Amino acid sequence: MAVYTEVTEAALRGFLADYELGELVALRGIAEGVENSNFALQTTGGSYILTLYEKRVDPAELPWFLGLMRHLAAQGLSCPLPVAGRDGVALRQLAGRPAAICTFLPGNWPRRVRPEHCAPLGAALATLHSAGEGFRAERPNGLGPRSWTPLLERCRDGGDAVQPGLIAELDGHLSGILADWPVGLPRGHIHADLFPDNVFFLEDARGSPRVSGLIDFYFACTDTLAYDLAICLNAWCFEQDFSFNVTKARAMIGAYQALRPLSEAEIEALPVLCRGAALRFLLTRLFDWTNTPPGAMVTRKDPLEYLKRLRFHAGAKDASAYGL
Ligand SMILES: Nc1ncnc2c1ncn2[C@@H]1O[C@H](COP(=O)(O)OP(=O)(O)OP(=O)(O)O)[C@@H](O)[C@H]1O
Ligand SMILES: N[C@@H](CCO)C(=O)O
Repeated sequence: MAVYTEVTEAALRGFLADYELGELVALRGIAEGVENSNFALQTTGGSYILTLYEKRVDPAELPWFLGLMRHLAAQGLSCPLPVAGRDGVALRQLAGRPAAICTFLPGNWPRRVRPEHCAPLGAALATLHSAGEGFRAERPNGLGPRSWTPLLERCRDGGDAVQPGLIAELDGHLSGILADWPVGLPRGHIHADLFPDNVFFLEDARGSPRVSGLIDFYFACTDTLAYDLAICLNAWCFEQDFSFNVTKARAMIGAYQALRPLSEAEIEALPVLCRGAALRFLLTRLFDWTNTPPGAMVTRKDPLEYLKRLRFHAGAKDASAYGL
């Protein structure tokens, strides 16, 4: 569940008085999502998403996230556009939390990824990467390679209870990944969490899915562009039995490359970028798994799903494993 903070009707009406959005019609808590409290907000002016930022987001970083979303939307990317109050300010306070209203995006995220989703996703990722150009401020990736050693340390005590031998195996993967990690690849603003639940689709007249919007930019940062593709290969191209679907990968990478061709160095680095991406999600999930007190309102996700992915990538000799 992801409504951590309740909002009273009186507080909401007072909050909305600072906007030009008309009168409150309805507010509904959204159960999906892990990080923040999200509400579907309806006013006489239209439909919006109200987000209250919870403790896992650093309030000092919110202006960067909202600024990036504003920039991307201005470049024509379909992503939530922060709505400013009458005073021109989008980041405000509600129920003791930083809060913002964003535009509502139509569409649904795919509960079951089909190969037909992967080309539009690859194109949307390349579009996002080029739309980010020109947004000057940078945000370092707090969950990049430098964070993985301390994160693994914090999982050391509880990790083997999740699976015997897990920590020793991760020690081995981590040192190999850090030794092979590429430097000097093209950089830019990346989404860094573009999982299926952050991508909305609508079907066109022929029943083919097309991307209608990208959401949840709260892990976005400035990092290696091809690392974002590696995250998507992890999140979109494995089947439920954790076999890798090279047809999905080919469709995704092909559509990405049609808009932003990868360099030789990026292609060569793809296996280690995929290993790093799998390790990043494994570690944050393992941290949540081993450090979440019972009853805490954090939806834990299975870290071992990412161990299976990591093992696949560790066995990839080169980018041909991804259909290149
Ligand atoms: N702009 C939007 N338009 C339509 N629906 C949205 C929008 N933003 C969020 N939602 C809805 O809210 C849900 C949760 O949003 P989101 O993924 O941003 O939550 P979160 O808790 O911040 O992130 P996380 O996925 O990291 O847990 C989405 O699945 C979607 O249903
Ligand atoms: N996409 C992340 C959750 C944070 O958004 C995961 O699946 O571990």
